Amino acid sequence: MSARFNSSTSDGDAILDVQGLSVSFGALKAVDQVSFRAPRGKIVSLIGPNGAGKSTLFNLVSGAIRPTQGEVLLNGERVTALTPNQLLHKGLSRSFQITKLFFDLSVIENLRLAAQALESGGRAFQPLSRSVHARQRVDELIIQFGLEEKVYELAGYLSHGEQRRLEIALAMASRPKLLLLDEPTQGMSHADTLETAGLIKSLAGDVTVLLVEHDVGLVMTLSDHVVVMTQGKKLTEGSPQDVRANPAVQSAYFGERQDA
Ligand SMILES: Nc1ncnc2c1ncn2[C@@H]1O[C@H](COP(=O)(O)OP(=O)(O)OP(=O)(O)O)[C@@H](O)[C@H]1O
Repeated sequence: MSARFNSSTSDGDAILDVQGLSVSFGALKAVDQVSFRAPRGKIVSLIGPNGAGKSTLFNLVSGAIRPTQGEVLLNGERVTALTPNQLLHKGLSRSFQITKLFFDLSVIENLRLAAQALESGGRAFQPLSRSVHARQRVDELIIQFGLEEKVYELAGYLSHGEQRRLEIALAMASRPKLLLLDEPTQGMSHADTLETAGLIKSLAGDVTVLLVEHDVGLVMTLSDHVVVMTQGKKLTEGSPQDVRANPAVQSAYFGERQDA
């Protein structure tokens, strides 16, 4: 595991700087004055009980919804009002809790569309053979994500674990600097979860990963830094060890004291 850091003081190399984000749905403060930073190349996880506001915070960071208060800085640049597509061009990409694959297209066609999404105008829809950069990227992703045997298979026929991994590959197609993963191992077998965890670990370094994940064991193994939310607010943040040992986290998140 990489060196510890204190996100409240290490402002030197934070790729993502979330400052006092808030949003309400009617009377409900779904996200309430939440601040944290994600240092470059690290894996940062958001955890918290159901309804804590993790997905809403994700939606705020990724531009899917607008905050009523607060700012999001990406590489030091204010990006709070940008759309997901504008953020993609600035290096922020996300995968979704609910799959966004084209089930009737093959693996390579799904990858091609993702790799060409950043290309301007009609070029996004031209044959892959005419787009050298996209073709190279698709070839890289097939190898990196171990999809060599599945290239021409329809995405709808892949196993659940393979579909979830393909989703991460699609999110990586644009060579993002910040990758948001929303429950990437949801519904996976234990073996698929371990494989996906290894994959996520291997991505970090080149890319910073912000993860929402319910599997606390996985979070503690994978993360460099953990942000704990409850009832829309940040309860605490720190290294996995510090968070696990925090009595407030144990009672709010785990429900009862656990032996670390
Ligand atoms: N579009 C919406 N309209 C109204 N209320 C919403 C909306 N989205 C989320 N909420 C509410 O905001 C609160 C936070 O929801 P959110 O989905 O962000 O929590 P979460 O921590 O991701 O939960 P889970 O772990 O169950 O996915 C919940 O009370 C939820 O019901």
